[in-house]
Amino acid sequence: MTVIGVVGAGVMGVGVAQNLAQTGHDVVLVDKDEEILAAARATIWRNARMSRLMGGPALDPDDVLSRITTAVGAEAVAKADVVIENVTENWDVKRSVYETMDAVCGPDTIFVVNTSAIPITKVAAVTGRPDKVVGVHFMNPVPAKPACELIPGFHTTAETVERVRDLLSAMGKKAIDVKDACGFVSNRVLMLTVNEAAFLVHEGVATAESVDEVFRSCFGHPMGPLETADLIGVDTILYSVEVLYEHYADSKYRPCPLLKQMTDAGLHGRKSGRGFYTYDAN
Ligand SMILES: NC(=O)c1ccc[n+]([C@@H]2O[C@H](COP(=O)([O-])OP(=O)(O)OC[C@H]3O[C@@H](n4cnc5c(N)ncnc54)[C@H](O)[C@@H]3O)[C@@H](O)[C@H]2O)c1
Repeated sequence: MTVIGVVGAGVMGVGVAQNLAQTGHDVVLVDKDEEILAAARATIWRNARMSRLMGGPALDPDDVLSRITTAVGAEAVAKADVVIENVTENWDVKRSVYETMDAVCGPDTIFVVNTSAIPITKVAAVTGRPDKVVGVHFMNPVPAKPACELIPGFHTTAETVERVRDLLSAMGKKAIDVKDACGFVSNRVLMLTVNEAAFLVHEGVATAESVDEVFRSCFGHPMGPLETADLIGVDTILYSVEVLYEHYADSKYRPCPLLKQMTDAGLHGRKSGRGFYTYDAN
């Protein structure tokens, strides 16, 4: 039986773990402390219970949770065959997690990097197994999204790519092949849009509601860029724009000061209850 490690139990880790469990995989879900893991279990149970209402399959939440073991610290994925990493979009945090995983996991364990923008080759270089490191940019909410970007690093072998493509297929995901460039396809475009939308609010050109309404009512988008920012996490948007800015050294990625202020103030979007909009605790 294949065991999948999922490191990071935030917005993405919770979705990845649920998606794996509901498609019959055994999961070890890891984060920094027990409080975060307790919240993650509660979120997975609630989301599984609501699955049918949200357009997904009917799920037994207890059955989904029974396939997920939780543990503190990245060392807990030592026995996993594949690890999907979803920790904070911050280079120092990611690097230290990969150093730990590389030391404790067997030499055949595949590392899947879930990142908004960080190049896969850069992550792979921290490990002694760059041939077994591959990027998957999952979309949020993970169980509801039918596709993701699949990104080999410079040294990733075709065998690694195909094993992960098979795993994604078993999770119900179509993999779209993309080359390893900071931000890949999706976030080279999306992060610029969200950042510029934040500038419009920052400069007083329009309210968040008006910005989003232009995208919904005029362009027919299901969500505006600032609703999307709240769904992704305002902090994660800021970190991703910072990664793009540093990598390309191009001023078009300069982060909007409003994103910095909101991140400092704890206005992280849906996950904190307040971002560009305010949300009920659920
Ligand atoms: N939010 C999105 O819509 C989205 C979409 C695609 C990809 N991503 C990427 O996925 C990754 C995770 O994003 P997220 O939105 O889930 O972030 P998040 O802030 O919601 O969660 C990150 C989690 O990582 C945990 N963490 C930090 N250091 C850790 C460590 N040393 N060991 C174990 N856990 C640790 C944190 O406690 C937190 O629970 C990021 O790289 C992000 O860019 C996010």
